[in-house]
Amino acid sequence: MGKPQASEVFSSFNSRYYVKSGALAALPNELANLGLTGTCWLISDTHVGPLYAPSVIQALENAGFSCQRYDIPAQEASKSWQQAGELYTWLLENGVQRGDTVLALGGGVVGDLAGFIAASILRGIAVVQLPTTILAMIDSSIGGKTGINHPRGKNLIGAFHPPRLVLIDDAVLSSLPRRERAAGWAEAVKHGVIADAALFDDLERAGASLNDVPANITSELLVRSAAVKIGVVNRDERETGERMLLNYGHTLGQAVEAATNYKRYVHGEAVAIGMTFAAKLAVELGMWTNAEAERQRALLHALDLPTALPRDLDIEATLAALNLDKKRAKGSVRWVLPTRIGHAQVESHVDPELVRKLVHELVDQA
Ligand SMILES: NC(=O)c1ccc[n+]([C@@H]2O[C@H](COP(=O)([O-])OP(=O)(O)OC[C@H]3O[C@@H](n4cnc5c(N)ncnc54)[C@H](O)[C@@H]3O)[C@@H](O)[C@H]2O)c1
Ligand SMILES: O=C(O)C(=O)C[C@@H](O)[C@H](O)[C@H](O)COP(=O)(O)O
Ligand SMILES: [Zn+2]
Repeated sequence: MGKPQASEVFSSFNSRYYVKSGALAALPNELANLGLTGTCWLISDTHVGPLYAPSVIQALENAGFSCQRYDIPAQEASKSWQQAGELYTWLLENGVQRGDTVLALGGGVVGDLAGFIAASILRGIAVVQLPTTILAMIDSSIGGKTGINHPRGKNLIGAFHPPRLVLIDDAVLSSLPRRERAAGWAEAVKHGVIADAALFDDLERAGASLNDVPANITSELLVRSAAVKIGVVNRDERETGERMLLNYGHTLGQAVEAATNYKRYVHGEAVAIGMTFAAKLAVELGMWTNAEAERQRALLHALDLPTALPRDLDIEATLAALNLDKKRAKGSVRWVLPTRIGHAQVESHVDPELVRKLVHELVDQA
């Protein structure tokens, strides 16, 4: 396959992935083509809903669709049982039926929660992902992982529920805050490190300019990054092997998110810290060169992403959260570790005392 173009359409299982500036206007046609003609239940958040839901709903209604809308609070804390319960009640009180469709218009928080609602209401109805962050466009809208957090840890309750369609209108990125742009690129760096050295090189070349709005090269790099994820989930939908690589940086990253109550870092920032840690671990174990690990750190730094742990972090709570990682097997944490830029592997036998020592060393000394 050559370099994917910005408007290329990919297939992932039963999902179509479609990216084009202005693509949201094509939603009614795309739904009709898929036979999704029931009521559209549009779930968005309090930032994105007011900006983009009215025009999406207008276009759907003009095409004869019936549409209802619910905006959840724009925060990671919305991935909760309580918020899920409110959405179930809204859907049931308003007469949701099996032939209906949930439209997830927003970032990964909306996508994960709305996807989980669609996976479980009436034992499952269709979901269409309309991602509005870089992170959601290249990562969370693809591959069907949906879910909510539990007080004990991140994404611990969920289901695989692939979207019927992922429709990406990169024009919406003009309103995305800079911090969220950087956080999204963290997952693209992940894709480069684990599977695509040329993507990593091009991200490195673009550097800090990726955070500018809008960047010319954004669409191409978005599509190339999404292509990495689509390839992996097409080969291993249920995470029995290769898909675990997509968790690079998440073992410590998600533990940091949980230990800081999901308030201090946005997901991509926590992943940046987690990748820096995994790199340090890989170097310490002699699996990766210090020079390549430093290239990764420099790229994350150029993107204004954190690469150290905060001094006031509760390290014991963070280490305890590691023990709920979903990749654990036979009682041990499995780490995704790079061996060269473009390649990583899962490592099961890492000494927890080494992890503890390196976690302490990653604490910000400044
Ligand atoms: N399912 C998966 O495979 C997967 C993959 C990666 C991450 N995730 C999950 O995704 C979540 C993070 O997603 P995220 O980074 O998109 O964060 P997010 O959904 O919290 O969105 C970030 C912020 O940007 C705002 N926003 C979104 N789009 C906007 C736009 N176009 N203009 C203006 N504001 C906009 C949102 O309201 C929010 O305040 C985490 O919960 C993470 O666990 C899931
Ligand atoms: O799709 C995957 O697989 C990933 O691991 C992508 C990650 O970026 C994402 O954060 C995912 O939600 C993590 O999954 P989890 O199973 O570790 O909760
Ligand atoms: Zn992630």
